[in-house]
Amino acid sequence: MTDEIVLEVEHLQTGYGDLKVVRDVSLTVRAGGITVLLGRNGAGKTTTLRAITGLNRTTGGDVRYLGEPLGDVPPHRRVGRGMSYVQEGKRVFHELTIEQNLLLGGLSTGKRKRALAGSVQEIYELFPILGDKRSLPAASMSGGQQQMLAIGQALMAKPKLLILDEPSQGLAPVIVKEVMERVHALKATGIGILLVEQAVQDSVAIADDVSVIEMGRTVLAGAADSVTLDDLQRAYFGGTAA
Ligand SMILES: Nc1ncnc2c1ncn2[C@@H]1O[C@H](COP(=O)(O)OP(=O)(O)OP(=O)(O)O)[C@@H](O)[C@H]1O
Repeated sequence: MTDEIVLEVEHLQTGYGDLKVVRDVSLTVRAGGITVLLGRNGAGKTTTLRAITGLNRTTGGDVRYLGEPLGDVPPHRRVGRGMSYVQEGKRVFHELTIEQNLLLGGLSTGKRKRALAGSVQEIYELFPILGDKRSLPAASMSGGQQQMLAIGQALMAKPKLLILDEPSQGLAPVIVKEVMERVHALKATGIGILLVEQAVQDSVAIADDVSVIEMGRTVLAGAADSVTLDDLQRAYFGGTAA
């Protein structure tokens, strides 16, 4: 991890129409670092991600990306500036091969297929199972492998910030660990990762920074190695500010 800040969210407020869901959320993501965003169901994690990616309007506070305030920059421009978002329950194209799925992920870069071949090779180095199965339809892969493919697709756009919403959803515990290990390995590429998770222990184990939100407010934030299980439990069930 470096000191370079990729994303800085300060006192974010957002919601749906008149419904205020996120009232005061702050977090930081550094280059080569993983920030995990935790919180109970309905706490406002996905809504926070939607504001960061421009899908929801920010009604208060600041979102700064690569040092610049994003204001009303529309979602596609954020993608163009290197923000990749793998939404919760992201599905891959089942009938297409693994390689075709990856190539589709690279389309937003505007590069031709031949130029994308190098990027595909890089994904195979990060996720060897995808290389082994490159010619098979995505439907032939397990849930965990499909999740890796969804992440691989997002990486094809060469993002500076990768946002992952619950990649562990619906996966068996042993597969969750594998997906987390792969996400951890991505740090070496130097990108910043913002990870929303329900798998608390597995995600905190790979995180550099942790942020817990409750009812749309940050109730705990700090370096992952300074946050104890007790702190997390208090933040989840006590809701005390830190
Ligand atoms: N499209 C929407 N319109 C209105 N309210 C919404 C919408 N999407 C979510 N909400 C509400 O916003 C609140 C926060 O939802 P959000 O999905 O951000 O929570 P979350 O922390 O990501 O939860 P989960 O872990 O269950 O995904 C919930 O009360 C939810 O009902």
